[in-house]
Amino acid sequence: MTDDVKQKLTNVVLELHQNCIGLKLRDVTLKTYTRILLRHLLTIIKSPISHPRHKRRAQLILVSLVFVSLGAVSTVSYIGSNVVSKFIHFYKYSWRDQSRSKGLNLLRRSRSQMSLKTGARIMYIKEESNVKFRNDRDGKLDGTNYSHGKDTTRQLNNRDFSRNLISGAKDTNEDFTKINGKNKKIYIPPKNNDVYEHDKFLFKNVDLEKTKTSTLFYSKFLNQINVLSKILMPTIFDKNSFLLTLQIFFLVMRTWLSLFVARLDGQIVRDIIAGDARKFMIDLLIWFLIALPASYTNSAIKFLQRKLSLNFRVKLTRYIHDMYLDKRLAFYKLIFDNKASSSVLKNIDNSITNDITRFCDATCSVFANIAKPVIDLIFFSVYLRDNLGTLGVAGIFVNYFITGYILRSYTPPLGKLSSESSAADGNYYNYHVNMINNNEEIAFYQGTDVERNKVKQLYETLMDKMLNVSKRKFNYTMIEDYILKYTWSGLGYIFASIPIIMSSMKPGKENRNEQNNMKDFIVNKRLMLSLADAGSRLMHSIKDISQLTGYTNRVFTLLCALHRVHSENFSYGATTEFMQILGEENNTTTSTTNTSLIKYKKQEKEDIIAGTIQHNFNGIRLENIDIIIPSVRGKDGIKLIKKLTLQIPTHIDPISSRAPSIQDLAAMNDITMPFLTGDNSSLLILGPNSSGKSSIARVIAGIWPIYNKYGLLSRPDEKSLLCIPQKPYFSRGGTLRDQIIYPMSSDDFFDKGFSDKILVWILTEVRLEYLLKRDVGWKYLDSVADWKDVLSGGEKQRMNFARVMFHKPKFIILDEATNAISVDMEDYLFNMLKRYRFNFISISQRPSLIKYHDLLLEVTGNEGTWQLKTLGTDEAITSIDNEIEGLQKRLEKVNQWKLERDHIQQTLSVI
Ligand SMILES: Nc1ncnc2c1ncn2[C@@H]1O[C@H](COP(=O)(O)OP(=O)(O)OP(=O)(O)O)[C@@H](O)[C@H]1O
Repeated sequence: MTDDVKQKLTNVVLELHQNCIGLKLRDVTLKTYTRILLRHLLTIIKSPISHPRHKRRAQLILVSLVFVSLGAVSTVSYIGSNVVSKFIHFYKYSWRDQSRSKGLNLLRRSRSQMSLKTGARIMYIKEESNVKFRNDRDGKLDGTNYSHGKDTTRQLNNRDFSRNLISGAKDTNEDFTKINGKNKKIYIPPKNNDVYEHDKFLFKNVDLEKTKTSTLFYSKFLNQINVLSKILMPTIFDKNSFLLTLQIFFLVMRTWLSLFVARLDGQIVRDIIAGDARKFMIDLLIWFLIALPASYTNSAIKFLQRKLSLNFRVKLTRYIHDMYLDKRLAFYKLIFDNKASSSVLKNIDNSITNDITRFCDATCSVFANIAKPVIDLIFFSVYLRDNLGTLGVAGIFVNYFITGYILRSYTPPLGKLSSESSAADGNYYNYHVNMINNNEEIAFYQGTDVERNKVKQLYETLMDKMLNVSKRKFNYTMIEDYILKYTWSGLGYIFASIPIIMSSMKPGKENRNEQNNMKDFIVNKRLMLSLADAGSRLMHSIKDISQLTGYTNRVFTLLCALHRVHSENFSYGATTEFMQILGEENNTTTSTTNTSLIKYKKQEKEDIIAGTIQHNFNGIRLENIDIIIPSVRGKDGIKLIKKLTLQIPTHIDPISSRAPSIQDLAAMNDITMPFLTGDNSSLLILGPNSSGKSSIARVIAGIWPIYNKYGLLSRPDEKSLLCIPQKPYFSRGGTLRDQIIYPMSSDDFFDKGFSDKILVWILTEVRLEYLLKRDVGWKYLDSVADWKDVLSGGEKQRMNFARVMFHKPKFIILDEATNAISVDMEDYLFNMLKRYRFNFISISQRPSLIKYHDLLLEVTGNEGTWQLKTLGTDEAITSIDNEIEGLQKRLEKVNQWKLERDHIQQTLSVI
């Protein structure tokens, strides 16, 4: 570069500084340049006597410098941290690759989650689910995504690693290679029960306030949002509060930058018209500089909106999960809630997934859509007031209010419509899920036509609801477009020209500079259009708010129901309110009403659920318990069994009735010894269909309430009681191991030091060992399948016995647990239970099971009566003898019936 060019460039830079911000750089060195520049900029901004143009430019340059340096620092730190972590990773894990190449077995168990002592959980989620799986046996290289696949033969998951480590098996046939298989660590804070108890009051209070019915800005909506905001942002120091503040900061920043751009735009037009090349170049340079923070701000606003929406979703979902899935069994009890028939609860899966997402997205977008124009309106109107005068700005706002009023009166009830559409969506989706779950049954029944009609009907309803939303929006969008796009722009031109017309009318100002007029017009027009845009966005958000009310209401209904059901005093749907209504209805229709009203009012004062439960009892004891179907009628509901009293074992040491802790888990690997010591006892519950046999199990398990005041249930601690339901349950997407050890997780299984050896032994005991022959070694334990469909009816029931053998509870309740099993296998399984000294209650309709039990409870199904007999006593033997006698009498009649049949057939052939 020649000296001449160098000199010219230096001059340009010096002139730029001099003209732009009045900074003389003659004697400044490169070292001191930044310090001097910053000091100069600050001096100009602070000084009241500095030139306004210089002041503006200084502000702009300073903001740009801050943004550029922030961007540079964050980029450098991001790159730096990445490089450092790569180095650490390289040094820390490179030995793995080396050892793998030497053929060492380094497969390690990696857990999917971990519980900390504080109650918090740490979960590991695979960031990249593409896993390469090489099977040397057939020499294939298969890049399959195993994360969600329903692979019945093999799935690469944590269990593969664990099995190899624990059993010590050296698997030389297989080699697993993770491609970018990073695990992301997620920290889930412990559940704070106090928060839920506190929130129950908040939800109850708002739920009871059913006063106003307007759709926009009515107190119910604001109250709901207010309560929900306490979940989304519990404190002002919360991460979400910080994100929200940051978003507001960027919104203000954006408006400020827009103002700057508007003025710059006017200046550039003026420079062009005036033919001032130097000023034009300077303004253009500023234009490009301002573009940097402006684009950064815009994308930051969008990013923050998305991030906030996701954070809200995480908070709400975790809040719901903690209530929905805990020991109080809200997921089961929800069916008894008095609002169980509402679409929100009927399709609770849809509510927890879709409604929460929609609500979070809508909240964040409504906030951005309102905050943006409001900030714009404040800033622009302050600026425009200088240009247009108070009257002009007042005119604009009058215009806004009129428009708002017109649009408001044409707004369709979008909240209600979108809520209906969401419900229809849930119904359609759920029906499909139900069909997939019961595909075999439907196929057997040849029920395709019925199912297709139902699916069609649900789909048409969904389409109708969606179309209805669009139809209702049509007129509104037309009016909205006409007013906001065209009328407002027209008015914008009028308002923008006001100052020019006014100044031209003033005497002595005729020769006002044309360029300045042009500049003012451009600035005013731009601001007016921005103002119109801000106003129209505000008007558009009327529609969004209306939609948000719908989502808020659905989410709020869901949370209210969850709080009701999760409450310790959940009344299983029996509300005092309903009872009152019931009482009043009776009052008008029948003459015996006053008594019922008094009865209900009395019940209102008493606890609806008045029974007592004693925990940690060394047995199962029911005393005077009425088995009542939970319903809105509470204790006046259908009584299946009256004043049931029984106990197993029959003799319990009264001094130490508290149960000892469950057997030492470490001893469980000692598989040659019987598990339990002491007496075993057994009770058989016999009775006709629907007589309430399973309901007894429900009460013992604590999932149905004891309504009557004098009812007392004494039950063992949770771990000592295992209830086997009538319908076998198999967890979805689990391995065979997961099914045997259910309800224990496989992480716990390995943590507690169990090995597959015990499972193999258990499968042999329940005669299911042949399943393991379906794969080499014990690999079948790792296979993932839809076990509900894979296992036969008898296999499923034997799997229940495998669960019993694994958990070794002291007490078992078996509800029709052997009705799909052959007689010889049934005999074997009951003898097995006796051999291992379990205490069990079996529910059945088959008297043939009597021989395996010590006690018999016969439920008659007749007015709730029952009989308890000790088997082996004279009374029981007489009862069995009576039954045998009855059967023999019926058998004697067989020949007579045959003769009658032959006679009828003969008569028919003659006809
Ligand atoms: N969640 C419920 N809501 C309403 N009614 C119920 C509910 N669960 C059970 N019932 C009713 O309670 C009655 C007794 O049911 P339960 O399951 O105890 O009968 P069961 O004696 O075990 O009959 P089965 O031998 O047919 O299994 C039935 O009439 C049933 O319809």
